Amino acid sequence: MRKKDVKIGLIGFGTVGTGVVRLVKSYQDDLLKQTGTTIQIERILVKDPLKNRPLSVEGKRLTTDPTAILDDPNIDIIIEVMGGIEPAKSYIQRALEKGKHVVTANKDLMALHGDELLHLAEASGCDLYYEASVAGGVPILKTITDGFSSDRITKMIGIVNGTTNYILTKMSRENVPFERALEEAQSFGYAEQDPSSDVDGLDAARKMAILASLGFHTGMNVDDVTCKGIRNITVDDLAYGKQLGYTMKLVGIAKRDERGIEVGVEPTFVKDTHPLAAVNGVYNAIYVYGEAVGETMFYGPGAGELPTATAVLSDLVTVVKNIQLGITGKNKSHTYTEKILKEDGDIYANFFLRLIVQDKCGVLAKLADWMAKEEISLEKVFQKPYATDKNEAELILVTHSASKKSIEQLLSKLKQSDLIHEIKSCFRVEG
Ligand SMILES: NC(=O)C1=CN([C@@H]2O[C@H](COP(=O)(O)OP(=O)(O)OC[C@H]3O[C@@H](n4cnc5c(N)ncnc54)[C@H](OP(=O)(O)O)[C@@H]3O)[C@@H](O)[C@H]2O)C=CC1
Ligand SMILES: N[C@@H](CC=O)C(=O)O
Repeated sequence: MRKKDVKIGLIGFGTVGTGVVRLVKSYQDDLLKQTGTTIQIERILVKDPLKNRPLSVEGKRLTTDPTAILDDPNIDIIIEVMGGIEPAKSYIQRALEKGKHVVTANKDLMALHGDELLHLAEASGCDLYYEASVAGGVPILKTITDGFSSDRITKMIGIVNGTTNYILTKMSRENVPFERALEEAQSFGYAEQDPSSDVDGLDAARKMAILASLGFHTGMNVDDVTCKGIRNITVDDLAYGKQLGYTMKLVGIAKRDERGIEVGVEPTFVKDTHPLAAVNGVYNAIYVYGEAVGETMFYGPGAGELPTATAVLSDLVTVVKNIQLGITGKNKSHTYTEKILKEDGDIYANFFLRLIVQDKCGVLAKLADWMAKEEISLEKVFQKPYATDKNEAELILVTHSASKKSIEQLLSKLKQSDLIHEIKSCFRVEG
């Protein structure tokens, strides 16, 4: 039977929760026309009911008691925008067990326990949607599950963390120091409660695990994703990149071929001609390569109140439509690809190396010899004087495609040599 009024329990009233309340209020008419029901936010769970909030709601709607939402039989759908693993996981489990549908923006939880929760949702005949968990306002999950259902995705390269993209853009365009750029990202509500998960790449790794699971139809865990953050990037690295026609991005790369699957997040030099190089500030983009369609790219704000709330609301509309049609509990993804993770010897890329070396005859020849032994060939090299009093030079090298394993073996040889005084940086180059 079609419902005339759908009641929501909102868990969390911070950046995203505030956006959800604003949009439900201002789009009530559109929501009614699309779904045939009014949508009411019945109760809102918060930690501190006395906190000053940018948006006021009637006092009685706020609660600190989760059972006031989870055990209320009038509430049809839970929107979880609180974040973290616990108690969010227990709340979602309880909601599903009670027959409530769930929409969440929680990538930490979905990357770690998504499979278990999706099974529970299916068993309970409930919907569980999580579009906002990847790339904020970019509707990428629906795109890869529905839009690409007739194709075979072999590669996804994503700028999926707004905070780090904001920081890198500020550092490279305006020379703003790292710490100040991070503070700005926090003030806009882009960063996680603990921003080290943004800066150290974990947030992007969680999103890439979700994307790879859906895009490759396999069960990827966050532990399957290699992960490096942007903490050690210097303004000098960015400047050398610029000189070579590269832009630094924190990029998630998911690829599959006949040897298996690789998924990793790391600071990467993207060639300026690649469409991802033009994605700046809090914007995210996911480049998706489908065997049949070829290259595609999806772009938009990756964080922030209203962009993220649009993704939550679009899931909400889907759930309400499913309720009206009596087809809830059927959105579990299909996993039929065997998860074979590639070894480092099977992962190929071009690499950028910045070395401080002894400035004397034969160093370059020795380096070329070590590289040849690892089957690494050079695409570009240039040298600059470094500390002339110590007779040092700075060498910038870009390799042709080489395996990650051979680069790691080369780096360990360089570390042992007296000719190489310091390995300043080593980045993947994409594009
Ligand atoms: N911010 C963004 O741009 C994006 C965020 N997300 C995800 O959305 C979720 C929410 O993020 P965001 O809105 O930024 O987070 P905030 O920190 O701004 O808000 C969290 C909200 O949850 C409430 N809360 C936290 N812990 C508890 C608890 N134990 N019991 C009851 N209430 C609690 C807080 O209450 P109180 O207000 O009283 O402190 C607050 O209202 C996270 O999973 C995040 O990763 C996804 C995409 C983008
Ligand atoms: N902290 C995240 C928020 C959205 O997922 C980001 O910066 O992208």
